[in-house]
Amino acid sequence: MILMTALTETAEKIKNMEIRGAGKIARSAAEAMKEEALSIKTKDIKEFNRRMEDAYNILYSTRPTAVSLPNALRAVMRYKADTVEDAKTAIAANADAFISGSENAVKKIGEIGAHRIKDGDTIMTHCNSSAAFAIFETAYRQGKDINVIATETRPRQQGYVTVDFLQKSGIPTTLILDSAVRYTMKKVDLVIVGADAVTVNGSLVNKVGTSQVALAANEARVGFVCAAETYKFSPRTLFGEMVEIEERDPTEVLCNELRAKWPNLKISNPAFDITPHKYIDMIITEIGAISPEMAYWVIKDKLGWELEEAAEASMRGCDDEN
Ligand SMILES: O=C(COP(=O)(O)O)[C@H](O)[C@H](O)COP(=O)(O)O
Repeated sequence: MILMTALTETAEKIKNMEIRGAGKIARSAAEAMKEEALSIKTKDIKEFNRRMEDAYNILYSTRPTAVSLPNALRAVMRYKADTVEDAKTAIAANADAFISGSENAVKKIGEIGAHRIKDGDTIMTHCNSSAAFAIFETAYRQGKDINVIATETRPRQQGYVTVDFLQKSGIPTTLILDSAVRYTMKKVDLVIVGADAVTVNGSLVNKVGTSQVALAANEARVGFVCAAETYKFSPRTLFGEMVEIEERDPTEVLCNELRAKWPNLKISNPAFDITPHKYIDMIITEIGAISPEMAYWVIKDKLGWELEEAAEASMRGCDDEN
């Protein structure tokens, strides 16, 4: 029997999606690393470092696509200390800095993104993104009369979470089926979605279906905007790596009863898809509204990554924020 600690509990919640959304996953992982560090009793720094590496690996293996998770873990683990006390202080400070930096980034994205919204706009969103929501909420608080169309987002219905946020904020909301995206696009002025990862060529990895929304927007000449904190940019893609697309359990798509009825049926359940950069008009980050082509600059200059480091991290199996 595995003993449940605060860290394994967080890992379990990320796996089963009680904690979900790239930003929240990253912040919860940073908090769990801090709690783990503070709870370790040993005075032996080697033993402490080993236990922190174990904690890193447990959280790292929970979900593979959101780059914010390894970026948060690396940010917390960036410490050099000779004593356990110093290591604990550094880890706690790193975690706190990551969490407040992340919260401020979402707020800033809200402020920058709200400039893109005009009074009377109808905006479509897909899945549930706190960065996209920050834009809607800021625009609405500024007195803009907006209507947000939220997709249901099968199979986990994250659209219901979006609808719940919007309704609680008083923002006029319309819920549609995923299959109604193209039909509905003619009523839409702008699409705004979040990000699980942005690759070096500016392509977007987000909830499966995002690329179909982007295609429909492109066909209808509707602007497509992505809201992404800079820690969603993937340094390892600088080295030519692909972002792994999570394949989730078939039971999310079809219940066990029907699966038993069709025992030879194969089910594919990719949780994310890739929207090529040519369908993205703008990425709103906390450092400004940029074109997808600037992703290379964000990774290299803002995050400070060189090709050699990306290659090294690729071998270690991690991304990094700075
Ligand atoms: O695709 C999802 C969530 O997928 P899941 O529900 O599978 O985690 C969100 O659009 C991004 O994570 C961005 O969210 P945020 O802006 O909140 O970081």
